Amino acid sequence: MIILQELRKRYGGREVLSGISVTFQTGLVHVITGVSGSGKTTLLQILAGYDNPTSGAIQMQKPLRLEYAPQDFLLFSNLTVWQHMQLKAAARHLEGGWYERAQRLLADLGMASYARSRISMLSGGERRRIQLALALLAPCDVLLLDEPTSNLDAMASEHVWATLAREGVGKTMMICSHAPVPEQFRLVRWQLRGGLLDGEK
Ligand SMILES: Nc1ncnc2c1ncn2[C@@H]1O[C@H](COP(=O)(O)OP(=O)(O)OP(=O)(O)O)[C@@H](O)[C@H]1O
Repeated sequence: MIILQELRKRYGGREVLSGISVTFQTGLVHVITGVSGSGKTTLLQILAGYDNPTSGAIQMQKPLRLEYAPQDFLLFSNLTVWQHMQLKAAARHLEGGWYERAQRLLADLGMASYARSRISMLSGGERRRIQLALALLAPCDVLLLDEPTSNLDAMASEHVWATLAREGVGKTMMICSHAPVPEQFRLVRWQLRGGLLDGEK
């Protein structure tokens, strides 16, 4: 369970999050929608620990391992896909055997033949899938995914949802997405509006 208490975020004079108090139940897929600029990315970044709220608190019942796939690409253009996997494995202290998992993730996401490609050679949709493979490489409890299927065609999107359906078992997911999220997940829908987060009525 992740509990937000009166979470606020201001940028200069502008309040983007206006005192959000909600509970995200574990093991469910929380889909967060809202118009462009409503604060979806801001909320995910605060949950991921990439940014601080202006005030308010985030409570977790126990320490949770979070992985974040941001909307903007946090990738090194001169490194290859496989070098990114190696960096991630080192950062998360993954034991031997992670490379089979990395290979499988790349294959599942339709990216097996790109392991030796430099990031600079990849399209936006290909980078999106690498970002996702990196988020999925290490074990985690919570997946924070910002627009996981943006820049993707229908087939690549299907690869992503199928991979998330398999890899996400037992995990809590928070997904910001302008594209529909398939009904196969146990979905909870939220809408960010006027700085507040409403559950779907
Ligand atoms: N670092 C920042 N400094 C100042 N303003 C910011 C900063 N980051 C975001 N904002 C502003 O906060 C608001 C919310 O941005 P955010 O990226 O969270 O929206 P979003 O709902 O994810 O939008 P989109 O659907 O377009 O990705 C926007 O008006 C944006 O300009």
